[in-house]
Amino acid sequence: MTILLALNWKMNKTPTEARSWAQELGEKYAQVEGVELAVMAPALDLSALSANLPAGVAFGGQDVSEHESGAYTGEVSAAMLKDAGAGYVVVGHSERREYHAETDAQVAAKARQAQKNGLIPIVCVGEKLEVREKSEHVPFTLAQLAGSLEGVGTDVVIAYEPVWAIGTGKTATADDAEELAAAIRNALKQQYGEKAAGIRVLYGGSVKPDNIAEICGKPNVNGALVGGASLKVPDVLGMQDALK
Ligand SMILES: O=C(CO)COP(=O)(O)O
Repeated sequence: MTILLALNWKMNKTPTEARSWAQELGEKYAQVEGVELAVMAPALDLSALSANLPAGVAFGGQDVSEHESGAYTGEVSAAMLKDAGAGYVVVGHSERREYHAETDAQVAAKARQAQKNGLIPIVCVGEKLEVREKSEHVPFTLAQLAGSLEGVGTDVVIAYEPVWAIGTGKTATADDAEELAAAIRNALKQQYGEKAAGIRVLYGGSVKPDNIAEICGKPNVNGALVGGASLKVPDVLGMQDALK
């Protein structure tokens, strides 16, 4: 299974900045065998990415409507993302769960809608600090996963992102990441049977060039969902190099 390095820009970069970033990547990029890059960008940046990213680098959205089309002002549909060339879309990021009160049921509906339109959803799960402090992080995360995968098919990526490690500089240890990745893999086996072995489970939370190799070296971790370190091309190339 190839490692997926999914770069979540969050609410950063205008279309002009996205174009410069993609062109800079194009000048310096060489594909690393076994590593796939995907840029998860604001919807307005996708056409700049489509026109300027080097061949072989995928891109996608950071959220998608659970509805097909119609009177949902401000929303972006899966068909729009697909038509713009997206291959992936992040659903259920903790920032959307927290600031937009997204529920597991909505996350699952978004993931189903993405799949229906030929996009691969990257379904995010993970606990807050108070849950970890009570040592309830495994059952909490697995319950969130079950709700977020209701009716969702196997063409999916899971991202375990402990909320306390996002943007804080506090990284879970590689063993923490593996503990949850293994538990998630087990849950996927129960839901999907043998096909679970082919589903990528990513870790996210303060991943950088100097810690990515150890984290992605764990048997059940198949890549990373990266925030801060995705904004500068040299950091992205540094992460890719670390995976060689
Ligand atoms: O939320 C994240 C990626 O989706 C992680 O963000 P950071 O890498 O900035 O901690």
